[in-house]
Amino acid sequence: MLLYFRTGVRRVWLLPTLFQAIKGRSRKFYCSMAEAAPSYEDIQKISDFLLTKTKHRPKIAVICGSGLGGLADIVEDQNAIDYKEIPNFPRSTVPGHKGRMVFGLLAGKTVVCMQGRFHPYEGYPLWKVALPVRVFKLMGIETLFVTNAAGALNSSFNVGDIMLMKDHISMPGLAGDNALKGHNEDRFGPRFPAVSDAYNSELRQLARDIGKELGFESFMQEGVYVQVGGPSYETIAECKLLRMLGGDAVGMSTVPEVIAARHCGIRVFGMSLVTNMVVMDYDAKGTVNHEEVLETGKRRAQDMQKLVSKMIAQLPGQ
Ligand SMILES: O=P(O)(O)O[C@H]1O[C@H](CO)[C@@H](O)[C@H]1O
Ligand code: HPA
Repeated sequence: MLLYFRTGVRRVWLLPTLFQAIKGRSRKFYCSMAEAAPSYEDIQKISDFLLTKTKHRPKIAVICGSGLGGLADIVEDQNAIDYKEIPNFPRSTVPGHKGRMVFGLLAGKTVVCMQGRFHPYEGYPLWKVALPVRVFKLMGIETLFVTNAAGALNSSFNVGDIMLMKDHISMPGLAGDNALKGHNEDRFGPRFPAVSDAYNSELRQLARDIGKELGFESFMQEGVYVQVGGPSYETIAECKLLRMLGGDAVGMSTVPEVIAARHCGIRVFGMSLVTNMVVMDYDAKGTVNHEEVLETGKRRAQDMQKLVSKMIAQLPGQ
């Protein structure tokens, strides 16, 4: 078998050379396959397309978390557009995320609801996970409600609690992945946006007041959401670490949307539904699963809908 060949006095080993050539080609192939983020004009086209499909002109958007899409079903006078009908838009692949954009009226205000969001673990880069928020911006959205299902890290929380998000810790962000990574489009916002005030304090106060009015105080919490990559749930050691870092609830979404929204000046209200307690104990019997997450979503759906509807009805400035 020929293991090498000669160029002048030099021996060139065949296998390593072949290996380097394949590696170089596959890198080139990968780079040409890596999809570029869409331009401002491309995003404008998606926004214009959606506005041709509805008479509604919302200033409020809602992103529904796992099992929380029921809110979109109570939107009145609705126009629903499947994600697969929207050119250059991602698809929902996760159970509990229908994959529709629903325009209409909620509590008398014009809204658009995403009945299904995108997650990094579905294989989407973070700019794509956050793309709908930029589409919203170009549609005229000023306020974004984000909801999610999350596991409680804080042992004083209970399954079924609603946690108002006051801050977040992004594990992908700390590791260098961020929805704003790459070329900065100045027409959306600055290269280095601040996110220390990401979760609007006025809206959180409104949620607390309405929660009180509705008699929700016993299951309303406030805390820090930790974003992890998923799709595997966390190990016991990871949960202990996230709790030590200051997290109250953990999930696999929301932060890219929030960062993109704050970058382009949309105010944000965030809310987690505690669908499970994370496993913190090596003697614990059960493990978490997505069916349990969806089931808890269903049980608390009506209360979440009441809270969001009342907030929208009383939204300052809209
Ligand atoms: O964050 P949402 O979309 O509510 O979904 C949560 O539920 C799924 C896990 O059960 C994960 O996708 C997690 O992020
Ligand atoms: N971990 C991560 N994401 C989740 C969880 C969890 O325990 N529950 C719902 N989404």
